[in-house]
Amino acid sequence: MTESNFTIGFIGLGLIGGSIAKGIRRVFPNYTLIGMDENPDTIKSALEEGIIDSVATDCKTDFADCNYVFLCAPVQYNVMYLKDLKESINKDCILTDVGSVKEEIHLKIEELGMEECFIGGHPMVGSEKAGFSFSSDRLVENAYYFITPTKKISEQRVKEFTNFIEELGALTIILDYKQHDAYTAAISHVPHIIAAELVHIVSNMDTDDGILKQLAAGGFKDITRIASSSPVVWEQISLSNKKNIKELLKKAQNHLGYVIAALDMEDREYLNNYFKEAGEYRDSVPDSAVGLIQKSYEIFIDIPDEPGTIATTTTLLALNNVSIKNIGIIHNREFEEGVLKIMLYDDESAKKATKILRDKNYTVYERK
Ligand SMILES: NC(=O)c1ccc[n+]([C@@H]2O[C@H](COP(=O)([O-])OP(=O)(O)OC[C@H]3O[C@@H](n4cnc5c(N)ncnc54)[C@H](O)[C@@H]3O)[C@@H](O)[C@H]2O)c1
Ligand SMILES: O=C(O)C(=O)C[C@]1(C(=O)O)C=C[C@H](O)C=C1
Repeated sequence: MTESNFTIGFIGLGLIGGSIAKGIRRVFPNYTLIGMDENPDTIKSALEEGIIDSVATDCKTDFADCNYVFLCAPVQYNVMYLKDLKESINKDCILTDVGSVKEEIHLKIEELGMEECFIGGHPMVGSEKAGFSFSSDRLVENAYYFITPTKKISEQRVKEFTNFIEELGALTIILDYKQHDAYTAAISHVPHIIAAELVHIVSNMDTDDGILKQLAAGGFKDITRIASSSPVVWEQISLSNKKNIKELLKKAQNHLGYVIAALDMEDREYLNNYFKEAGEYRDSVPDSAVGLIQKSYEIFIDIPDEPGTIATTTTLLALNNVSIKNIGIIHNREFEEGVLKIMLYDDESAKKATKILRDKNYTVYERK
């Protein structure tokens, strides 16, 4: 599909909407993109950067010519738009969303009788940063992308849509919407609440001059990055998936009770197993979404323990036009000493980076 008359509408052009729109602009430069966002600065940037072609101000009329419409506002605002969109979208339009919770929107779609045009979507990727300025045309590349079709949409439309999402580089997984919400409560929503709670523990204990903030080291920072995520996005996710979230939080409450009891009884065996079992499961979690089903484009480099090594390595790759997707030092059982992990965008870049670095006498490992 390269026609310029293929039109895609967006409601919400923040981190996720902006990233998908930028991805579409990169892969299908001739498509027409129409954007709506409550933030005028976002619309201004999206127009100036050539990501959208025009602005929608009224969703009752302005998406009438769209082939696809993406709902990318906070989850409960997405639901609020459905009634007006029902009036306006054409019969061939596929309506989709990127929301982190699926049941509430599916129930509204059923209530409004819009099941023949709706395919729920949710890219399992993101960041604690919000807004268009943090969006990237490659955000969904190599990421899992949940697809939750309704029971009434045709298989052919689902196939067409999943193909489209895969053209953006994502790895689609079709899932029932209830199952989706149970899974994401565990792997995403409860972790966000617990990260926020950990920050509250420290912030409530901190001194007026912020001594704990100064002293907080890697462990605290690693586990609480996501506590900086958008409050409105997470307020809405929490309420929208409250049943699943509450169930898991109650289990966590019980487990913490056992930990307190083990401390009271100085039960070393319980505590040792508690950490051992958590560590074993954590070590088996793949580093990136692609780990399980597709080769990942990662290389690992031995780095001398001296200042400036990371900068030298990244400069070397940049000078040779190799773009880096992600970079970080990792320590795990595979690389006990710690290595620099560099994630590239594709296989060709990974091979090129390996050669450049080996030519400069770096030790580069490829994943076994
Ligand atoms: N942040 C993540 O990591 C992540 C990952 C996957 C999916 N999601 C989902 O993506 C959606 C958007 O989240 P985000 O992270 O892009 O947030 P964001 O804050 O970066 O973007 C939201 C955008 O929607 C706009 N907006 C807010 N209310 C609006 C309204 N009523 N009408 C029109 N525009 C409105 C905001 O101005 C902003 O540009 C949410 O549904 C969220 O659950 C987020
Ligand atoms: O990496 C992050 O910062 C994220 O929070 C991304 C994350 C997640 O919890 O994994 C956040 C919300 C989602 O809907 C999907 C992905």
